[in-house]
Amino acid sequence: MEYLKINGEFPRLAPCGVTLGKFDGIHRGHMRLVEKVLEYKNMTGSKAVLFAIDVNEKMILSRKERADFLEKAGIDVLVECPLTDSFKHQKAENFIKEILLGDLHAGFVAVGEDYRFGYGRKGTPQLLKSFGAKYGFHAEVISKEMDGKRKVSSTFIREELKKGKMEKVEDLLGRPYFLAGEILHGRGLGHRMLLPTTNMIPDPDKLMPPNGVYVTVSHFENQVYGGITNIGCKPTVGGESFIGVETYLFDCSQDLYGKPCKVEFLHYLRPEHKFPSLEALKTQLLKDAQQGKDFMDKNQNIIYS
Ligand SMILES: Cc1cc2nc3c(=O)[nH]c(=O)nc-3n(C[C@H](O)[C@H](O)[C@H](O)COP(=O)(O)O)c2cc1C
Ligand SMILES: Nc1ncnc2c1ncn2[C@@H]1O[C@H](COP(=O)(O)OP(=O)(O)OP(=O)(O)O)[C@@H](O)[C@H]1O
Repeated sequence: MEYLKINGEFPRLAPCGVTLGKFDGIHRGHMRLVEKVLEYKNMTGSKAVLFAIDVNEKMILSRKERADFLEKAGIDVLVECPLTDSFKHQKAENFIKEILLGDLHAGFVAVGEDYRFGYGRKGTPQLLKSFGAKYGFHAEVISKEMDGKRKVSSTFIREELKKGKMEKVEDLLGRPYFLAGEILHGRGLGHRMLLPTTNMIPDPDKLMPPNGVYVTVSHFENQVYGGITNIGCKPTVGGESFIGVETYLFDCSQDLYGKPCKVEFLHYLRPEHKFPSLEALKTQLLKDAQQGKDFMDKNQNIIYS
């Protein structure tokens, strides 16, 4: 996949299918659009392009996670466009003529039915359709993926993520919320005094659920382990200056340092506490582990899919 971060100039692409929006998290609704550009790619052989306008805040999938995810989904070109003043002030008509047609050479454009773009949010799916009829591209307008009466949206997912409602987040995303990265060295205290754990540090642009303990599934290249994960700064042992992600993997005795890992967060168990002693923390960790295993036993069908 080509990963293009816009810095003034837009790329000159060969004729392609494009979908437009902020695409924070790539949720169930976004996937409808991704599927449309992939269908167009299969029909015509032209590239599938996702044009993502920056959200300027932490994201449900970090930029790196999103790029990896879209590459696996079959997207050929990811364009990341910063929300600069000149971009914000560009008229919708000019965006279509100069960028969509002039630079990207779009033969197909997919957007949601209430999508708005350009200065004053004057650009509508209808405007895309009328320009399409005039300039010879097809505008596909997708009805909104709903959750009951509410539209699935990144805003909705952020609200639920903030509350630690991981089952709801999973339902809206269409897959569990996850964190991807590499296993790093911790201070080694867990291994010696508590339980052996794997440590990760979230990308700086990653939006995290509340600090606390979660039931998780960790995916490595060839193995999958259930476990419990703490998000936080370890206040019982003096605290860290950063938020870390630390997992006790059930039934694992392997050395995993340096390995790429994806941790899926399935269920929130409790907040992170400052315990009076390491023994008190260990007693709690053993309880958490039992709760985690009970959760896995009850939900076997969803765990390793
Ligand atoms: C499932 C789990 C829950 C944890 N809960 C807490 C907690 O509530 N409070 C806390 O201070 N540390 C908590 N920790 C972090 C421990 O303090 C940490 O494992 C220990 O300090 C070892 O860290 P190290 O690997 O960096 O040496 C938790 C760790 C895990 C794996
Ligand atoms: N529920 C949905 N069903 C179908 N298409 C959607 C849905 N939500 C967003 N889209 C479309 O996906 C593209 C990207 O959406 P975008 O990320 O800009 O909005 P959003 O998901 O509603 O996020 P936010 O809540 O931050 O506005 C747009 O074309 C948008 O219309």
